Amino acid sequence: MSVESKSYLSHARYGKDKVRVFRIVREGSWHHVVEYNVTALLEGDIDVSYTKADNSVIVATDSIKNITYCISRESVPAYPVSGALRAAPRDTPRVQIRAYTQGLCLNREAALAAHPGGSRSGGAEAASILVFRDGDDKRVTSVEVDASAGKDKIVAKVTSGITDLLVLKSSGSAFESFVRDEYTTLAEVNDRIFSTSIDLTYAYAPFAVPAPRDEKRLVLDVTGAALSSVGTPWDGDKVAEAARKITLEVFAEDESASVQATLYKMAQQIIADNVHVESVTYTLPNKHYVPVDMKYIGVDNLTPSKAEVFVPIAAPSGLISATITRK
Ligand SMILES: O=c1[nH]c(=O)c2[nH]c(=O)[nH]c2[nH]1
Repeated sequence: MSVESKSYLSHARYGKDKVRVFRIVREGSWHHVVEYNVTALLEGDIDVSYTKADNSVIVATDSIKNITYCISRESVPAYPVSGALRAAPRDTPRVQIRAYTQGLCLNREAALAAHPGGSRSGGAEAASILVFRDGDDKRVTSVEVDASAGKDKIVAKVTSGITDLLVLKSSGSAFESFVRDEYTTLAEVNDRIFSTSIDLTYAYAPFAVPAPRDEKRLVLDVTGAALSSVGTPWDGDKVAEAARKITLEVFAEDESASVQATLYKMAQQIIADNVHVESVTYTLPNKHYVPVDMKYIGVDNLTPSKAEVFVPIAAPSGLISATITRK
């Protein structure tokens, strides 16, 4: 018996996976944004591409990706399902699109409602539209206790901070006047998307820890709050709240000239407002969003004010870091 007679193609499906799309719809100063991660798979009369090496029935996965961008530009941003349904009647009988938002993208009103004490952008007409992903950021604290000089001279060094605070703003960010040489291909922009996953640490001035009553039980809880109860002059919870609030407010409100410049302003404010903080370190990946060239459907998506569909670039990303220390 021949090889062919022993088996048959019982099911086939192909397409593009992990098509990441960022979409923005501007209504004046109001920006609706959403980020999708799309799987777009086709089924239908495609058997011969497998069984007879006949490519005439194949819509290239590259084209499927381009169609996905088009659908995202046409559909209501908040409802990826409507995009999937719109795609269905295209050329192939069955299309499966799984789209989900990459994290929880909130518009500014929703963000403020969820975090009333969080960011404030100065009213409905403010230029900055801040989005942050709810609930993913974590507070971190590291404690170094040095008891080598004896139990009466115990010194603690405490560093606290925030990691994974994912933020994005869709206006109020430019990047211009940087070095141009033979290696420069990046265009200057006076309006861009600025997104980063904030990693912040701040160090307190070292302080003396009261000698423990029971020497075997010198336990410092790794939350800043508990530390304040072992005789420190500061309240770790209050500083943590202030640091987060300053970070979000400066990020939202700064007319950013660069990630570097915004970082510096955030750090300066934390030091100015928190007397026990000695130094502040931010590490900010610059998560790039590149406008899709949509000339293939006659749409100008490259002029900054008209760009609605962007590809979020996972890697490489910029990585901007600095420590700002009290004088
Ligand atoms: O804010 C920025 N800082 C940079 O150093 C940089 N480099 C780059 O390519 N884009 C940006 N953006």
